[in-house]
Amino acid sequence: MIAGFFRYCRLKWSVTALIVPAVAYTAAQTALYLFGLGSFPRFALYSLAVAVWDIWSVQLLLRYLPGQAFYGSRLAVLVISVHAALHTFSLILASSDLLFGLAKSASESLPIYYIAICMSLAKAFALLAMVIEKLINDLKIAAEIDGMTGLANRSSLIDRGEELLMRCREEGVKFAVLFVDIDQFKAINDDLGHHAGDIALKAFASIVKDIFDEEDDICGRYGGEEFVCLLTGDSATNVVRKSEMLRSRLAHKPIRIGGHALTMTVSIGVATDDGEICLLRLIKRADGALYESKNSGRDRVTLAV
Ligand SMILES: Nc1nc2c(ncn2[C@@H]2O[C@H](COP(=O)(O)OP(=O)(O)OP(=O)(O)O)[C@@H](O)[C@H]2O)c(=O)[nH]1
Repeated sequence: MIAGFFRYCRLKWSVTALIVPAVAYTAAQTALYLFGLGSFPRFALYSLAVAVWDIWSVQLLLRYLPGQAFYGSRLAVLVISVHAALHTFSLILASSDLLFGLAKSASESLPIYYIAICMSLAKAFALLAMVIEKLINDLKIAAEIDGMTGLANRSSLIDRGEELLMRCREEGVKFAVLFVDIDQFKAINDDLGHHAGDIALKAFASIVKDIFDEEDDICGRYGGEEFVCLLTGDSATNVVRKSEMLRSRLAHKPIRIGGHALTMTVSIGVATDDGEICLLRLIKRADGALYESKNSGRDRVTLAV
């Protein structure tokens, strides 16, 4: 919501920029509480200010609903809307009293304001819950994703891969491992610099995402310039065909880095599931096939037998 507030006002996000409106809002609220209690029109003014602020907050929340805080943001929208409704209700009461000259003592409206204080606390808890939910989900994503390429990192690839292998075996679905290594990557770093190497890794990852179906297959970064893809439902011939597709796409479509056209080649090892060995041993088998691809001249695919 705070990010939404700053984007809405086209302000640059910073802690000091946040402090000014937060202090102004808290000071105004405190002043109204302290000096407004005995004064009837000030109650109405206070309710009006809170209702406007709440409605604005709700529309900001709805516009910038953070996907990683699904439940927290909806709870916050609900609580803030109830808070706004309560203040709108007391505003209507106050206005009708003013209109008909039936101004009652402020103490008669106090129960509504006690409820409003409880709602303010609920609002704070809902916003806190939203922030915590987002942080937890951000941490979960950061723990599973390789920051450079956006693919799964090694530990999440193995965790998810083991589950996938078990599921495929139970359902009788074919399963294969592709071990992909970019050829002579050190030379790319040495010739064009590490930054260019990073760009090449990202470009490679986006081609991998293009070629393999992200819903059923899992692709991840296994090490520096080594990647592993776990494919389901494909025969050995199909897996080799898909591997060839990746290899030839890279070999025939140079990646543009600055003004430079870089052609990358990859060596690939493929191992298909025989229903007996665990995922790590299957990956090792694919690594053995990759080693053969490297030894026989690179830029090729080898199927482990
Ligand atoms: N830019 C960049 N380079 C990386 C990263 N991770 C690993 N590397 C580099 O990748 C290179 C890997 O080199 P080698 O293991 O010798 O392999 P290679 O040069 O690809 O040679 P072959 O595998 O035999 O074809 C090293 O120079 C690492 O510094 C990274 O995240 N970014």
